[in-house]
Amino acid sequence: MSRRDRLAVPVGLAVAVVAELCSSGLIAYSGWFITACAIAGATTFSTFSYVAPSGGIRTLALGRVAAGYGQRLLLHTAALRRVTEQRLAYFSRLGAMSSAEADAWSGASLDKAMADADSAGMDLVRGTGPVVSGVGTLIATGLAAMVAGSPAAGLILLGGYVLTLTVAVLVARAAHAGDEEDARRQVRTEVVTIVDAWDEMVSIGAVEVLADRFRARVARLESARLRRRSRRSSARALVDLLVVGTVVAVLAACASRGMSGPAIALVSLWAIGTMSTASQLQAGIEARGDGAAARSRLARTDAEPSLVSPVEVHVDDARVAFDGYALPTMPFRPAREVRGEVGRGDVMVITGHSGAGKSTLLRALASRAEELPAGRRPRTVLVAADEYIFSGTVADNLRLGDPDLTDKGIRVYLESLDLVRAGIEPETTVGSGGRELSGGEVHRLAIARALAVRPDILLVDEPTASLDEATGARVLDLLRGQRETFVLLAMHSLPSTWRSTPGVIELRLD
Ligand SMILES: Nc1ncnc2c1ncn2[C@@H]1O[C@H](COP(=O)(O)OP(=O)(O)OP(=O)(O)O)[C@@H](O)[C@H]1O
Repeated sequence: MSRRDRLAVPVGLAVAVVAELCSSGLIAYSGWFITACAIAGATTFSTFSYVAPSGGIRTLALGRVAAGYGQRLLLHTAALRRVTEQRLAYFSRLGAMSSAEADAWSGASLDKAMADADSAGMDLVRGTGPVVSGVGTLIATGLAAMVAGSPAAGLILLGGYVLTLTVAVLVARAAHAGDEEDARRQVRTEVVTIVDAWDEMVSIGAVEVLADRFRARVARLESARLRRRSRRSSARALVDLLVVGTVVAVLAACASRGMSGPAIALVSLWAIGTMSTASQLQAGIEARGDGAAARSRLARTDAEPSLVSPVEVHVDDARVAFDGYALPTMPFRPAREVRGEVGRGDVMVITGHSGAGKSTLLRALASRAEELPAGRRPRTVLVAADEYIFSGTVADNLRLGDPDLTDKGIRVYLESLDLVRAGIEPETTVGSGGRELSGGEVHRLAIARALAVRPDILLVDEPTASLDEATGARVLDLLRGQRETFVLLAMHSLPSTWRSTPGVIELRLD
């Protein structure tokens, strides 16, 4: 908790209690005033003075507005600060993760983490605020009723409140939205997947099957929603019944003590005002539970255990060596361990069948190299086969690699990868995710972006994928010419032009 919050939060909570007391006090005092006025009006020689009560009512009304505004200002500001702190803490933890754990960077995981940061921060407003003001009001009202002349009324109010609250919390737990959230998540995922794969699904004629599946998911969501709504309304009816029962019992206790009409109006209306905070308090308790669960999810740092074996990587000025990497048994090969070594300016080509484990080895090497101690950590860049290009221009994408690149410098990269000939210039827009470019162009742009980083270790998956032979050869020449870099490529086979070429090492995974 920041220093500012240490003061703002308790003051905000105290002001919230004052706002709630003013609110129920206003209802009660108004009821007393109206009843007293009616009695005074019906009495011929009444000495009833309207001045003090009307002043009191105005004071309570002003107090309610001012305290309501003050508590919102203090608690909302502190809650927003907490949301920001939670988000920053999450991003700094993410920044420290290796790329093997980078699932946490996926859109769905980020969405979930941001929603958790909101619940964790805002539970001050949605949970702690209502809980503290509800309990504070209850205690103050119960004590006031006891002091005002009816200890029985005070005790009935406290007992009725606790009973109502317990029932409300138990019923809310039973009506928990687990099913509905699960069904909603499935519908959301389905929509995203359908939109993404729409063209492909149309072309294979799977639209009807998808539509049926989608309808079934929506129906499941609808029935979960209806179930929850009906549980909720029965819960509400039960809570209302308990509220009415408690107020009637309070009234009876007051009447049996022979209290005056205005005093009965005061106590019973105050009791109604206090009892009405029970459902608010129940929502507050739930919000606090959600906030605590969200905080513990955010604090969890353990990544899914990887099925892939670790690899030992050693890097010095002259070479990158790795050892002890276990390849699993495949129909085309027994299980075995691989090791390799590549010198600066040399190229290692990892070859093998589809599914031999080439891409996985590249990813394992990239993540291990990132974990080396800071002083020895080489600049490592992995270009995956399905690399992401950000919307904007070609220059925007290359400047992610080197923010200081000039248009002239960018053009050099584009020319060396044969992209200028395809009409691609620094200012060319690429569309969302690079959709306005061909597959081969996206891949070459990703290679250009990686080269712009001037990496010590460059790992490229399928450098010639989606390229014709001549363009593929040009890209390979460019990679081969990186004299200051350890280059590792994953390809199905060694390019024929590289057979027995000095400085080219083949590592076969078959
Ligand atoms: N060392 C390993 N230990 C356990 N599983 C592995 C290992 N290497 C690869 N796999 C598994 O084998 C499958 C294929 O791996 P990978 O994608 O790396 O193969 P690939 O050779 O790059 O295939 P492709 O040429 O089709 O892209 C994946 O499911 C991967 O999780």
